[in-house]
Amino acid sequence: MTTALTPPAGARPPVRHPDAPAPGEPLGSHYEHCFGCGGGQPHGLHLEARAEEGVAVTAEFTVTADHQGAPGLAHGGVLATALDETLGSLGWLLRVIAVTGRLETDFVRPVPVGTALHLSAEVTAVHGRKIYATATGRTGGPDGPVAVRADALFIEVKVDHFIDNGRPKEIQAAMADPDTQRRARAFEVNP
Ligand SMILES: CCCCCCCCCC(=O)SCCNC(=O)CCNC(=O)[C@H](O)C(C)(C)COP(=O)(O)OP(=O)(O)OC[C@H]1O[C@@H](n2cnc3c(N)ncnc32)[C@H](O)[C@@H]1OP(=O)(O)O
Repeated sequence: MTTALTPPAGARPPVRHPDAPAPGEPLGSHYEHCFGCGGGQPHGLHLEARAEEGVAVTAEFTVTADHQGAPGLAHGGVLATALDETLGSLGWLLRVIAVTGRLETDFVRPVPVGTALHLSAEVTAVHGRKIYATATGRTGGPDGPVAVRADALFIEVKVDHFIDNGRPKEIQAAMADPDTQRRARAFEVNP
């Protein structure tokens, strides 16, 4: 792990938000057009995450023929996306808006098409705006062999990060969503 991913002295353990979803509760998609979890992405990962105890989540996604790099094997970038998406969903348990600053990935075993990848992620420490987290993806079941793992640094941002940088068309559509929960979660804003 690089120095940038090692929590500094003074970092604190993460605090689960009192209104975080109960352990076992599905998190649902935060945005219909998210490549990681959205239902409106035909070739997306359709990753499904749920809350766990503490500041942790578990998730699954099944590698399809649309996710290949080498013949019959998952593309490494797709696997990194699955890790990133799982890690990103931790923000909903902290109720902070955060984006990936750094993602360091180990590809341990090839992952064939048709494999269900079982992911787990947890926040390990928080220091100011910096959120340190780690994730693992296993095959064959939640206790199966590790295929991929990642350490990450997420940086807390204001909602302006998306308003200022996103394309107006999609921003306006997300903000016009009559479902207040989904509208908040499109940007992971505390509702
Ligand atoms: C929330 C919505 C839904 C999310 C869920 C699903 C998606 C999954 C997550 C994603 O994929 S998010 C999309 C991919 N990420 C991005 O597009 C982020 C692009 N980068 C940025 O916008 C900025 O670089 C960033 C907001 C991350 C930081 O810029 P800032 O100007 O706000 O902060 P600054 O550069 O001052 O850095 C703050 C601290 O973080 C540190 N830092 C920032 N980027 C770093 C980095 N890459 N590596 C190591 N440290 C980093 C930086 O050194 C500093 O440390 P100190 O406070 O100790 O001085």
